[in-house]
Amino acid sequence: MIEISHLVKKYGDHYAVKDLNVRIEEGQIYGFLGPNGAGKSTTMNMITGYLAPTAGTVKVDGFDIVKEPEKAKEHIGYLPEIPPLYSEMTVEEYLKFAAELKRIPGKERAAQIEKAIKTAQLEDVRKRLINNLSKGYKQRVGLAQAVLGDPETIILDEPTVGLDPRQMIEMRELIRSLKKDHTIILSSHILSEVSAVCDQILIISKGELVASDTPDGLQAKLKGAGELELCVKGTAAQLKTLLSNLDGVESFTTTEAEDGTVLAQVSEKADCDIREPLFYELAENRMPLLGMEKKTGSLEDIFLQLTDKLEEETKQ
Ligand SMILES: Nc1ncnc2c1ncn2[C@@H]1O[C@H](COP(=O)(O)OP(=O)(O)OP(=O)(O)O)[C@@H](O)[C@H]1O
Repeated sequence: MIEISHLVKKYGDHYAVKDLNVRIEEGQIYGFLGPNGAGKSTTMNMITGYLAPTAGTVKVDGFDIVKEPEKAKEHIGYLPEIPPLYSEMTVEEYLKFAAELKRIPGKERAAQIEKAIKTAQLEDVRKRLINNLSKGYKQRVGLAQAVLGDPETIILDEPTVGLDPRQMIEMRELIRSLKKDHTIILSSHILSEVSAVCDQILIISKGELVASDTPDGLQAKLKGAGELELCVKGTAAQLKTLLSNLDGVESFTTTEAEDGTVLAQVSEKADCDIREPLFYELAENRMPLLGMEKKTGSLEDIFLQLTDKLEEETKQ
């Protein structure tokens, strides 16, 4: 388990990470999602002890990453955005070297290396020079290094960046397969990737956590805040009066058609579902409802909404 409490990283006056509080539970895949510059790499680097926080703490299975770095690091495997591979070594040589650096006891090393090679599916290229491997295989070598020593938590910074679509799919499958033995934290700016692979999504924007939920939960949260498309018999003026007085309406636009109907786009306030009261209100005002369609927000919308909201707030 990883506990991130009031974590802050400042560069001069600029907050790269601002008061981050997250609890990472075992056996799940967590995705840090955010646009470029949101603070994902900075957070990963602080969790893994590569960067000292300005304030706050990270505890890995109870060990403070700053005060007891060696003990804490035993519990995490890290694949940075640019894995530090030695291109003139073969895959096996590199993993031997990484096992020594990780201080895996001599008698366990060979077995651990075999396990890592198997997990990252590197059997076919184990004797090849890293320099001659494709980007996809290089990334897998980085992953093998991260799983060496069987740490409880594996942290992957943008693990599919620069991979072609096929390599991306293979990498995602590999990550999913790690879940049975490890807790995974990965960062990505690709929403579809995070929603396809992760159990929990943490949306980070301008160094702040703006949402934390399951992919379904995030979608459900904003269910009420969708858009309604209406087609009503009556005039735009009548409908405007009615919508203006209805609770839960955030904003609307109306367009009067020549056939005596009026079309409207209605935005609902968050956590509101106005369909029922709207139906009865229209009936009471003798305005027949000819059509009503609810457009729920996609995860893409939610992401944009949350990150844009913060952008606007910081501009004010
Ligand atoms: N060494 C540094 N000195 C000054 N500012 C920095 C430094 N490292 C990062 N930053 C700033 O901190 C913020 C967060 O950067 P970070 O690299 O963590 O974002 P990110 O979400 O990982 O983005 P990306 O996907 O582009 O890597 C950015 O505004 C960045 O410019």
